[in-house]
Amino acid sequence: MNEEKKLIVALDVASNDEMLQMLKKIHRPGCYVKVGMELYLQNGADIVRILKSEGYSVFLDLKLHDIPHTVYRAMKGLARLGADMINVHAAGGAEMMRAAAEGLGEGARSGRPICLAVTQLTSTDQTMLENELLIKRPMDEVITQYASLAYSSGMDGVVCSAWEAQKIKNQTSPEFLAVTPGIRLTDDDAGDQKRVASPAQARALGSDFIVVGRSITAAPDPAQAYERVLNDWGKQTWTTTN
Ligand SMILES: O=c1ccn([C@@H]2O[C@H](COP(=O)(O)O)[C@@H](O)[C@H]2O)c(=O)[nH]1
Repeated sequence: MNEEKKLIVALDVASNDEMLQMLKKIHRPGCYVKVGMELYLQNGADIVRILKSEGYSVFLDLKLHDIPHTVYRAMKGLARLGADMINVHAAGGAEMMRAAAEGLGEGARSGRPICLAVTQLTSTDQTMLENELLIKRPMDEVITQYASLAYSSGMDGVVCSAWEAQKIKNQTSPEFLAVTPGIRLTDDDAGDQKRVASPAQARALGSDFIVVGRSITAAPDPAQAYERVLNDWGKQTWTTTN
């Protein structure tokens, strides 16, 4: 797969028009984009159809988390939209993830989309994990447990931070995908993200795909920012011993 197809741009905008304007500014026809809750819930399924008909690859990031029967039925319907990647929350448990995979397989017209499970959001840090969620375990232990559960439940990979990617692969399989948001170019504000890495770090740490939103979309020149992310991702000068 070409390196550009491993950079997923998070289109966190409210409307179809804003999305089209942003794509014009980024100016990378056919790149990989992510549709999240903001865009999908306000504009509906047509958003995915439009992007697909224009040749974009689409990660539909709705993070389903409900009882297994509901997730099965929702996934069966979503599979028909033709997204390339879709996700659920691993916290929904093994039965829910199996139901998601089954629904996707039954609904897909041609080839099941990549199905991922979110381990712990990249906006969560150890303090929040312990004090708010009452999970009194080290973050990487919690994440590898969720990832192992996702692996044995038929998921194709997980959403995690770059910092957990290698440990997850060691415990599951090198082919089990690590899709990592929380990516920032040096000097960019982390904002609400806690477990952050640069594109070069993510590459060295074993990420298969990086998800990048504001470092591109909030930049004065999104096309130039996209180039910078892609160059950094391709650079590989950063090593885990830095
Ligand atoms: O753990 C997660 C899961 C999903 N996301 C999503 O990725 C992008 C990141 O946007 P930035 O602007 O680059 O921070 C956003 O759409 C999130 O919903 C995540 O950040 N962490």
